[in-house]
Amino acid sequence: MSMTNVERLREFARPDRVFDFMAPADSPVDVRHGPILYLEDVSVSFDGFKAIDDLNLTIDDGELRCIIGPNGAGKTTMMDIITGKTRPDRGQAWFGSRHNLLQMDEPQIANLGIGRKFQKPTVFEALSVSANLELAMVGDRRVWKTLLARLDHEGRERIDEIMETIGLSAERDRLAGVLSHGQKQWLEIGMLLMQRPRLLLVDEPVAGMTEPEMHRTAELMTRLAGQQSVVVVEHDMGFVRSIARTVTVLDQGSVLAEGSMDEVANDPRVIEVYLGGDEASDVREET
Ligand SMILES: Nc1ncnc2c1ncn2[C@@H]1O[C@H](COP(=O)(O)OP(=O)(O)OP(=O)(O)O)[C@@H](O)[C@H]1O
Repeated sequence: MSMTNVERLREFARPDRVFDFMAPADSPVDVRHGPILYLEDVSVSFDGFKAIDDLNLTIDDGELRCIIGPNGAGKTTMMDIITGKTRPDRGQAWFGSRHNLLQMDEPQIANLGIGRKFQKPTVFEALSVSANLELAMVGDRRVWKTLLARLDHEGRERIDEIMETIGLSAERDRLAGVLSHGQKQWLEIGMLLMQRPRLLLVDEPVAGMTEPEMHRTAELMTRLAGQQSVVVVEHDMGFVRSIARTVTVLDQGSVLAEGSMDEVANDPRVIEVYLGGDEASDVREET
């Protein structure tokens, strides 16, 4: 006999399997006097090679920021530092004014409200869309106790709300494994949203998507900003143009340029290191 979703949750949530990352965060993120993310003079070397070199970056609460830059510019390494996967050799990294990210480990940072979406979708293929979202909610400490007993009204409402946001309401009972690539990406974003992140880091969300999926992803990213801060790393310039307010260009581990899409696309230094190709000239012509 197959397990119901609630039984699956109970199994996942056995008291002898309580993980560290489910421990309550010590205090809320304080953005009253400043940005939600603050990186100052951050550097990290791998075998003598400076992957991140005196990087300074500030993200405001509710902002949607796009990060672009050539291969090897340090975009992934920067996200690794923010999420605690990589420790910088020096510099500062703060989440709000209260939380020093360099004194926290990966689970603590995730629990604090920094969600990361990797390029490839990782959903539970054998579970339905709604069951995937239910499981993701287990990470939310506020509903943790309730879920041990049953999924309460508030939890169901949250799942409905997220399904609406990611455009998968009509797919709620379908197995995640049969969704299109784009739908799987949206589902995984929904799973992150279930944990009520304050900052979402999204790595190349539209890679492999069809044109209509790309448009819907642009709408989704735009809608998410404001509710939470969103940092998108993406190579597709058409997509970046469609969502960007502020674009940060990374090169050789530090910020080469920052500004509106038009400003960075017409910056000679950016054109030289990044926008030299044919795709880039298309972007410039549009400006
Ligand atoms: N763990 C590591 N050990 C050694 N070198 C590394 C490590 N991680 C990253 N690097 C190097 O640091 C540089 C920055 O890499 P990173 O992956 O951050 O760039 P990126 O901007 O994300 O590139 P892409 O657009 O190709 O994903 C690269 O030269 C990479 O080879």
